[in-house]
Amino acid sequence: MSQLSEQACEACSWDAPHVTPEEMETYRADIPDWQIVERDGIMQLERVFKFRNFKQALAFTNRVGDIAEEAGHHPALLTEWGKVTVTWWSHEMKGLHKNDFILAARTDEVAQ
Ligand SMILES: C[C@H](O)[C@H](O)[C@H]1CNC2=NC(N)=NC(=O)C2=N1
Repeated sequence: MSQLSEQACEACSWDAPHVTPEEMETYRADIPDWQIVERDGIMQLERVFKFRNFKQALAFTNRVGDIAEEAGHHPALLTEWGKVTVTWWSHEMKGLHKNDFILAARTDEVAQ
């Protein structure tokens, strides 16, 4: 199995399968710096990235935007001076899909 970030995203829909707890644990090994949070009953992946200033935070934000557009799957992004909070979940199915773990891994790759 290729590295998580290299795997293809599926077109997700409202009835796509949520990740199972076992899958979640497997995928989490590839993205150890991400937290799993629950908001309004919706499981989400979240990580705060730190930067030296706002300009670098904004540049990273745009890089994440590019990978989201490429995948057709989009995060919530909070861009502040010196930090960006990235939150991935699958909106239509109101939960976590494998896509979210793939894109979290890709997010780590564009953080460098
Ligand atoms: C029409 C468009 O493709 C859909 O609304 C996509 C856009 N990006 C998306 N991103 C995320 N995270 N979840 C979705 O359900 C989703 N749906």
